[in-house]
Amino acid sequence: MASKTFEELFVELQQKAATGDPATSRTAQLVQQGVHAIGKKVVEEAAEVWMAAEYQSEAEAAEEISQLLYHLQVMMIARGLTLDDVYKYL
Ligand SMILES: N=c1c2ncn([C@@H]3O[C@H](COP(=O)(O)OP(=O)(O)OP(=O)(O)O)[C@@H](O)[C@H]3O)c2ncn1[C@@H]1O[C@H](COP(=O)(O)O)[C@@H](O)[C@H]1O
Repeated sequence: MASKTFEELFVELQQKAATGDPATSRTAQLVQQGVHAIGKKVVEEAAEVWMAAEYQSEAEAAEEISQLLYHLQVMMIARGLTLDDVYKYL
């Protein structure tokens, strides 16, 4: 059972980005570092998704996918985008 939904995570990350301490919140730290640093993480996690999907277990692939989704949400927040800004293209 999921511990949180995609939408619930986004709300949590918006709050972390706005009021979180970069010393204790990964999200606040990444947002402080900016789009360039977040972009590198997105690319890194995307590659890990690819490798896990090809060569690792379902559980490992799922974990890598969750990390990519997390970093995509952080990128959206760093750019001031909302879920609706993205959903309108789905
Ligand atoms: N879902 C995630 C999540 N997924 C991935 N990550 C981060 O992404 C990292 C995984 O990437 P890597 O394997 O590359 O790890 P790493 O090598 O240590 O990363 P680098 O320091 O080298 O960039 C993890 O160590 C976390 O730092 C996440 N960090 C936070 N969350 C969730 O986001 C919420 C807010 O977290 P904080 O902002 O940390 O409070 C909480 O609900 C967390 O569970």
